[in-house]
Parts: sequence; C-alpha cells; structure tokens
Amino acid sequence: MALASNLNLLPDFRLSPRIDQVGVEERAARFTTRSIKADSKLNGLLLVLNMIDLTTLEGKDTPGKVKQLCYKGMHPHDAIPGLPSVAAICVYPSMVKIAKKALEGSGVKVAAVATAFPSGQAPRDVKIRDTKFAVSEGADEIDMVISRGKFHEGEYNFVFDEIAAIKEACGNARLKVILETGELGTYDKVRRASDIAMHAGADFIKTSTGKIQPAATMPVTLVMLEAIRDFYYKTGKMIGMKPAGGISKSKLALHYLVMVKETLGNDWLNNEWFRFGASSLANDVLMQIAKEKTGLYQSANYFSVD
Ligand SMILES: O=C[C@H](O)COP(=O)(O)O
Repeated sequence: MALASNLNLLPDFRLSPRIDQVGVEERAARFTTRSIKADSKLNGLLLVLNMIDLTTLEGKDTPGKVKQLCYKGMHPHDAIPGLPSVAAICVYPSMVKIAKKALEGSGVKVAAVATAFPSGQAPRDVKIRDTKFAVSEGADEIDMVISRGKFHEGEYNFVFDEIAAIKEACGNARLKVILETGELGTYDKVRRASDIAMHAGADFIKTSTGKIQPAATMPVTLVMLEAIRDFYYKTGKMIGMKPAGGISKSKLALHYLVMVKETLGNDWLNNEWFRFGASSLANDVLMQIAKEKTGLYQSANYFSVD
C-alpha cells in the first residue's frame, strides 16, 4: 500500500492551487447559458439517463424496494422503446447481494456506500471490513467517505493513507471517494481534498453523500473537474467525476454535461468517467424524453420509481 509518509514524491497538499471564488462561480454560471439544439437535447437526455447511479440510501430500505429499483434501472420505462439502462444501482452494503442478483447479466453495476457512510466516524479497521464485506457480496464499485474531521485538523497524511487502505481493500472494485464538499467549507479545501484523493488512488471523486446540504453544486463540481484535468495533464491518468445529491432536474443535468465537455472533453462524456448520483433525476429525464419524442408531457406519477 502507498503510504503518504513513504512517498517522497508526493506534492505538499498544503500547496494545492488556491481557487478564485468569484471566478469559479462566474465560469460555472456561464455553462448554464449555452443553448442546446433539439436533437442534441434528446441525445443529451439519453446520455444523462445512462450516467445515473440510481440511488436508495435509507434506513428503511427493504429487499423489495431494492429489487424494484433494479428493475427500474435496467428498464427505465417499458412504454418508451430504445432507452439505455442506468449506470449503477447505489445501495448500502447490506443490500448488495439483493441488487447483484436482480441485476445479473444486465451490465448495470452495483455500487455500495461503505466506510461508515455517511459520517465516516469509525476506526480504519471497521471501514476496511465494511468495504471488504461489500466487495465480497458482489459490489462492483465502492463509494467511500473521507474523514472530514481529520482533514480539517490538517491531518492530510491520515486522509491519504485511509483512502489508500480502502483502495487496497477494494480489489478489482472501482473506488469513488466522497469529499462531502458541504462540510469542507471553501473551494480551496475542495481542491485540496480532490488532490489528496486522486493521488491516494481514487478512480472517481464524488461531491457528496446526499445527506448534507449543500450537496452538489456546479461551482464545486467545476473545481473538482479542473483538479481532474490538472491531474490528467500531470500524470496521464483519467479520474472519473460524480456529482451527487440534489440533482433532480434534466435541465440542470444537461448544464453539467456542457461543463464536463468544455472542461475535460468528450473522453469523459460516458458512464465510465462521469456519473450523476441521484434518487429522482431519472424520473424527470424520462418525462423530458417522452416530451421530446411525443410532444406531450406525462404526469410525474407515470414515471415514479416505486
Ligand atoms: O449519491 C446520491 C445521493 O445520495 C442522492 O441524493 P438525492 O436523493 O438528492 O438525489
């Protein structure tokens, strides 16, 4: 395992680039002003659907609900032909086996939140066991949370080593590292946490758990996309991006796609490298796809997940 203390070549994370707050907010706002032609809009909506990690992370989740969500993920709407599936179903570790079986042969991945999600307040060995359990149950992807308390104390080597340990526990599963940006406080800290996560072995960086406000925003996501771009220029390694929490409207999701395209380029415009973590976005996307195809709006109930 790559321990921070053993890696003399690591950057000093205290020196991560500073972010101009006004500049990043203005740049993010500009992506919302681009006009999208009708045919590009339909393609964009289909792409958004295919990039969703369809999520349920409730204490009251049942096997029945997870199976229904899996069906929805594989067949977003029976009455609309030609729809792609979502990218993954995102659940707690206890639901991984149920989801894995329900999704068998579909190509839809199972993502599991682990490491004492959402707080991350547990000893490292518990987090490693949580991760190994989810992988042994069949998780294709692990969504871990960073230790925000340690990060705020300036214990960057601790945060780095923990991510590296979880990466090792993942085996072949891809690792998404959740920064919980709503608890980081500043864009500078979002940039620093992104840099630590990528150097420590993240396959994806992710904004939020969905349990803390604010969750994903366009400026925060832009800071992370720019960190990914800089990391790519420096190392040649692609890292994925997953904004999550509070993204429920198609129009906003399309703005995110414009931002990804203009910041990272077309190589990132697929579900291998970009995801939306969302519980209700799929319904709005389906409503808009139906509208684009038929010219008519259906009621929201027509598309409900449950
Ligand atoms: O990672 C996904 C989030 O937990 C979903 O958040 P949401 O319910 O606001 O869409």
